This record gives sequence, C-alpha cells and structure tokens, in this order.
Amino acid sequence: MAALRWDGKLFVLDQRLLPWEERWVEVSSAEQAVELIRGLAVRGAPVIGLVAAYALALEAHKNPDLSYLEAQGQALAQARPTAVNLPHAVSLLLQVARETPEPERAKALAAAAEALHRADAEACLRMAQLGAAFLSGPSLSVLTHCNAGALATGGVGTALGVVRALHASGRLHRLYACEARPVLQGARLTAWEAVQDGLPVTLLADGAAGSLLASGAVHAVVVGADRIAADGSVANKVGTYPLAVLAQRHRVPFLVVAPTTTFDLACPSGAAIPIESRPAAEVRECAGRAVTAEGVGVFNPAFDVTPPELVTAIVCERGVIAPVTGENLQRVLA
Ligand SMILES: CSC[C@H]1O[C@H](OP(=O)(O)O)[C@H](O)[C@@H]1O
Repeated sequence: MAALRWDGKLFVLDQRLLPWEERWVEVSSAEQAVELIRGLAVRGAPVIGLVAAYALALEAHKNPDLSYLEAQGQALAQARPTAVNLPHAVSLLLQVARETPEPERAKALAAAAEALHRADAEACLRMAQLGAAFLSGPSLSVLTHCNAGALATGGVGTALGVVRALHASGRLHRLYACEARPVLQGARLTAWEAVQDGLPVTLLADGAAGSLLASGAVHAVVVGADRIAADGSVANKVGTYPLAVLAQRHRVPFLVVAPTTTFDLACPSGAAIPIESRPAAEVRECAGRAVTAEGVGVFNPAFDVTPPELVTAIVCERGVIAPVTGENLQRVLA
C-alpha cells in the first residue's frame, strides 16, 4: 500500500476517491502537484513533502534553470501552510539545485527526492518499533485520529506504523479510528488501510471518543503530527487537542509519532504554528450535499495545537522524547 509511485514518472493515489475507487493520477508538473496537494488528493505531512520533491525533480528535467526551479519550489512550499515537511523538502531540493551544475541538475534532484523517500520509509519502520516498545501491555486497544498511515507517508505510516508493529507482534487487540470530520480521513482512509491489512478496526464518530475513553476500553491514543514546535507543541488534525485533554482526564498515554522532518525548531511555540483554514464547503456539505441551512457561518481550521504538557511522549526515528520539553527535544534531535 502506498500513496505515491516513482519510476522517473510520478503517480499519486487520488485519496479523495477512497475508499470507493483506487485511481492513480500521473503528476507531470509542479502546478499540478500544488493543485493535488491543496485539494487533498494527496495529503499527510510527510508525503506532501515527498510529492513536492519529486515534482521539482520533474520540473528540473523540463527546465533546469535555477530561477525557474526557485519559483516552482516557492509555489510548492506554499501549497499548504501547516505541515513543515513541505517547505523542508522544497528547501532541501533547492539547495541541491544550487550546488549542482545545470547539466546534472535533473539527475541530482531525482536522486535527492529518492533519498528523502527512502529516509522517510526507514524512519517509519524505526518509529513503529520504538512506539510499540514504548507502549506496555500484551494486548492493546489504540485510538487514533485522522490518517497517519501509509497514505500519509513514504512508508508504513507514523501512528499507523506503531499500530502495524503491535499487530505484527500479536499485541494489537483493536484499533479505534475516529472518523475525523469534516474530510473523514479516519473513516475513509485509516479504516481502509486497516481493512486492507487485516487489522481489527472500529470506526467512531469524533464525538464518541470521550465516552470510549471513559469506558476504559482504550489503552493508548496514538496520532501523527504536521508540525512540532521547539517547545514540543504539536499541530495535528483538528480534534487532536480535545483527545489529548480526554486522554489526560482518563489517564491514558497520549503518543505523537512523527519523523524529524516534522519538527520545526525555528518555530518557538504552538502559537507560532500557522493553522490552515479550509473551505467552508467541507463542513457545510457531506458527500456533496448541504447538511446545513443557507447563510450559516463556518469555522473550519484543518489543525489544532496540543500543548506539550498533554503529550506523554513524541516518538521520532532518533528516539522517544519524554517528558516532552524543549530541552528534551533538543537533546534527541541534536
Ligand atoms: C503522518 S502524519 C499526517 C497528518 O496529516 C493529516 O492532515 P491532512 O490529512 O489534512 O494532511 C493529519 O493531521 C495527520 O496526522
């Protein structure tokens, strides 16, 4: 299962059509990649960085001129504001472009994008093992939110990578997936990944998470991230922050799983993380049909911020950060 394919040509699985249809779309330009990222055809912090990197490699094949590539890179970096993986990937590729003579630029950018992809896949495997080892117990029920799986990364997933590792070692009792209104990444994507892999999965409305946690049925909450600030604040899909409050209330570990490409040490705190505001239609409509009256205002932030004191641990490929403090972040990331 993968969100993208690269063989010198770039293809992405159009996630807007899942779980109803698996349709692969060829990406042939940075402009098209921006549209696909902005429209959530491809989504998830790590994978949008990878798509941007491959799109730049494709552009370099067409026109290796540095100022042209800089302009394409800026457009890609601005496709969505919250996931720092996106500008991280673009700036790395543009650095390679600046350091490479024009005739070799296309090949160098393709190699750099492929290296980023391999690194993300390896990080997912490492985090899966670290996260599964951090959680104690022989048979665990894990609650997750949105989709932090293979569809969001270049590998097995971040949060879902931990769930897959638990399953592989016989320690997963059940995966509880919050639907993740309004775009339903949990209902449409996480549940689909779980069924594809034979994971025992139960879908719930976001509003049901409180009573599920109160019932004692959940042993851990495990989520991904889109940006982690220097103080350990975590931006993730809207609805994550209330889950962290509920997890603390019910004394359930709250684990954030994210590769180092999701950390932004230049961002001092959660208040400085740019939160994407998405179209009102995502809330006003369901399956293309209005679910509210005309004239109703909409508040539709794509993400929220969880303060570090509500996070039990952050798992990255370099290790486990716990307790979550700025000092511990620096120590693990150094
Ligand atoms: C591997 S973490 C992916 C992260 O991205 C999701 O947001 P979106 O679907 O809007 O790209 C969500 O926040 C996930 O946790």
